[in-house]
Amino acid sequence: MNNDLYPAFGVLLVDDEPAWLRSLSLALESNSGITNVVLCKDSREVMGILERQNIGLILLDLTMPHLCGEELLTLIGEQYPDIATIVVSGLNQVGTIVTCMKLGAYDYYVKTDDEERIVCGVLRAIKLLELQRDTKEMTQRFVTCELKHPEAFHAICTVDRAMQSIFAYIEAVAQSPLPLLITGESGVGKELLAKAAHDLSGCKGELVAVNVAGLDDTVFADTLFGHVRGAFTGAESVRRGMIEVATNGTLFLDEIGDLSTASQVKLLRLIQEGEYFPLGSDQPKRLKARIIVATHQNLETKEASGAFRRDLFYRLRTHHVLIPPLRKRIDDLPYLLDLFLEEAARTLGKKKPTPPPSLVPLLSTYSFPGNIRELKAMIYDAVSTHKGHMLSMDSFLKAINNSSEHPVTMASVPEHNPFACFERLPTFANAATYLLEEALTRAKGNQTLAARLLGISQPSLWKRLKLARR
Ligand SMILES: Nc1ncnc2c1ncn2[C@@H]1O[C@H](COP(=O)(O)OP(=O)(O)OP(=O)(O)O)[C@@H](O)[C@H]1O
Repeated sequence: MNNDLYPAFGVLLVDDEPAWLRSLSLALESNSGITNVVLCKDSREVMGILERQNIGLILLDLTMPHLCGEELLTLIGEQYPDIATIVVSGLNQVGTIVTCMKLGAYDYYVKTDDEERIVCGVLRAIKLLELQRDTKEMTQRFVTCELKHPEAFHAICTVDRAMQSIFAYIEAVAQSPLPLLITGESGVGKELLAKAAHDLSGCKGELVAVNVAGLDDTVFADTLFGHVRGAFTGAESVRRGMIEVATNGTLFLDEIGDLSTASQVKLLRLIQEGEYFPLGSDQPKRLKARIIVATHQNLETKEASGAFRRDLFYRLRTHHVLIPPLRKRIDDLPYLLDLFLEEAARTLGKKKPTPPPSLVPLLSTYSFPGNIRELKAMIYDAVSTHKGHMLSMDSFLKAINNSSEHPVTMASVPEHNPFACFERLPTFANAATYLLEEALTRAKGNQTLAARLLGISQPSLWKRLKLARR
């Protein structure tokens, strides 16, 4: 996002009357903050401008010397089909309007129309073009899954394919002015991803993070909007709100699922109108920061139960990524284990220990409710108490056993009865044998782990194995 100019592409105004060009560009800027405007009073220069500059939208007069508007419409339609053209003409004849629409005009306004109507039409076209550009870019990235700036994601270590597609998506939407919603369980890396999106946005300002969980509505408003002196008892000096601190940068609102209903209304108004009032002030200020929000909660469920406003939910999820939990990123577990062992050893000034072969199978039986944060903490704990060459399993076993979570394999657990599709069901004995074999394969022959996977004790597993082998 180019923060000095809006929108990211140029809006070209073509008219042979300089006074009209000036007044329209002023109206666009003062009423809607449209500042990326290029003026052209000689229609012969239009095609050259389109070749040299990144123009997305044209406001075109029809009656001009040299090349008339209709001739230009034809040329633009042939050579720049992605550029939208709105005709703004003094002519108000149905025949002319129909011809222009047939030539590919996106919209038509008469110069005597209310200025605000024209500005609103321009703003609508800009929003549509922004969405089209986002979608086009996203599709292209998804097809190739290639990253232009892999360095932006250096802090997020992963070899998982789903994570690579998320990176491609973030690259595609990083410069969009619309909000970005990041969801996923605790510790999956939502804040890291928000940082990457900010780095990629090209915003010169700061990334300002605010955890909104537990903020009552007044504190929320004061934190975000700031206040003027004397706004309330104790407000002895001016306080800059976080929105202002984040000017030309990114405002990252974490734990958005915990936002009170009253604060949801305030956030919606801020996003919709792009304006806010510091407490105690009647002078509006403009929002000049990109908004990224994150939550570990399921906003869809909260919206369905009425705990989260539907209108705000739809606004926030214009761009949305769901980061998968560690247990669903099968290949990331051994990869992150190795990385964190190295990092922990370096930080603690020790030699990198060798993990026992059964460590990955053991960790794969665990659901990691705290995700990567939890894995990292486990590894640091194990390395800090480690002596000798081979890493001990003890601290891992203790952490897993102390957790109230049930063992879950890294492979996803089916949501429906896996036998439902069987025409003929296996006998109990056969099903038990298959289950034992599968558990032993997944546990790489380790019976303690296989018993854990099946939720039975080791002696019980041993008894069943004997029975099955008879
Ligand atoms: N892929 C990863 N590679 C390296 N470190 C990671 C990765 N994902 C998360 N981490 C680390 O895990 C910890 C948690 O990350 P982060 O704060 O971004 O998660 P979160 O999803 O925002 O968590 P919460 O919902 O609890 O706020 C941090 O220490 C972060 O550095």
